[in-house]
Amino acid sequence: MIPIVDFSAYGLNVNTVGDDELQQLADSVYKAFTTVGFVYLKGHGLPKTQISDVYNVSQKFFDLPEEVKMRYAIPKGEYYGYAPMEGERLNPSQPGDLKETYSFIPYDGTTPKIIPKEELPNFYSDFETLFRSCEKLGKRVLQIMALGMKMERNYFDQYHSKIGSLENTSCIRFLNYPPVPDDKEIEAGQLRLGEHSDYGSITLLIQDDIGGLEVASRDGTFVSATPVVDTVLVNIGDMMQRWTSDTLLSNRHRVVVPTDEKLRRCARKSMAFFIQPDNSTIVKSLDGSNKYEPINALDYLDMQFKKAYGQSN
Ligand SMILES: O=C(O)CCC(=O)C(=O)O
Ligand SMILES: [Fe+2]
Repeated sequence: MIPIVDFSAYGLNVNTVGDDELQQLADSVYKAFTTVGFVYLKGHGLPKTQISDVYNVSQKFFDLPEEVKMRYAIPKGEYYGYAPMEGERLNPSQPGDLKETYSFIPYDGTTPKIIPKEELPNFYSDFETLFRSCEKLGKRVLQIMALGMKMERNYFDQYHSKIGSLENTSCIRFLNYPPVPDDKEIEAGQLRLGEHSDYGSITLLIQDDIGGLEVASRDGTFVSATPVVDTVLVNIGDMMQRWTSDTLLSNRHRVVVPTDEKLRRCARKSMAFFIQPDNSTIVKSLDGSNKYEPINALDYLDMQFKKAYGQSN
C-alpha cells in the first residue's frame, strides 16, 4: 500500500540535479502523499554510521536504571527529554503507551539538564550530528513536496528556517518499546503506541526490523507498514494537511503489540524526526479557501502535547 520511491536523484550526497529529474521525483512523492500520506524513500543518503551511533547511545541510555533516566525527564511545560513507560497516550482515549522515549533538539551554547552527559559523553554530539543530517533531508523532501504541488521549490523553506533553535520545535524522538513479558497485563485498547496522526509538517521515521507499525487504509482498517531495509518512511503531519487544504494527507497510524509470542519478547526501536514549522508560523490554507481556521504553529503543537500528556504537563 505504501509506495517505495527512489530518492537518490536528490539524496544527501547529491549536489546538482536536473529540473526534469526533480519534477519526476516530485510527482511520485506527490502521488504517495495525496493517497496514503506515507512514502518509503530509498537512496536518501543519511549516513548509516550516524544512525547506528544514535541507536547505540540510545540503547545505553534506556539501559540505565529508571531513577537515573528520570533525572532527564521532560521538565514540566517543556517538550524535550525522557518520557517513561506508559507516561504518554498518543491516543488520549486509551491507556498509556507501552513505550519510553527520549526527545532531542540541539541547544545553542548551554547544555540543558536533560542531556545525560556524565553517563554518556557522546550522547549530545551523536544526536546533534544525526539531527543536522535529518534536517537537510527533511528540507529536501519539503522542496520536492512544493514542486509536487506546482509551487516554488523553496516555498516551505521560509517557514522552516529556525530548525535546531528554540524558535522551532522540530526534534528527534527515539522510541524504545521494551519486550512485553508473558505475565504483563495488557489493558483493553493498550498498544505499544496509540493510534494518532503526527502534528507537524512531515515526519521521517527509521524503524528496526521487528515490525508492528500499522497505517490506516481508506476503509479505516489498519495495514502493516512493514520495515523496508535502508529506507526512511516519510509521512505528512496535521499542520501540513491543513496548510494544503487536505491535498496532502496526515494519515493515522499506531504500533501494535505483536501477537506472535517470540516477537512480543523482542524490544522494538524506532527513531522519528518531526519537522515542525517555525513557532511563529501562521498555518493557513495555501489555496485561499479558508477550509481551516488559521492557526499558530506553536499553539497548535502545545495543544496536542497537552492532550498526549493528559493535561498534566
Ligand atoms: O515507532 C514507530 O514506528 C512510530 C512512531 C510514531 O508514529 C510517532 O512517534 O509519532
Ligand atoms: Fe506518529
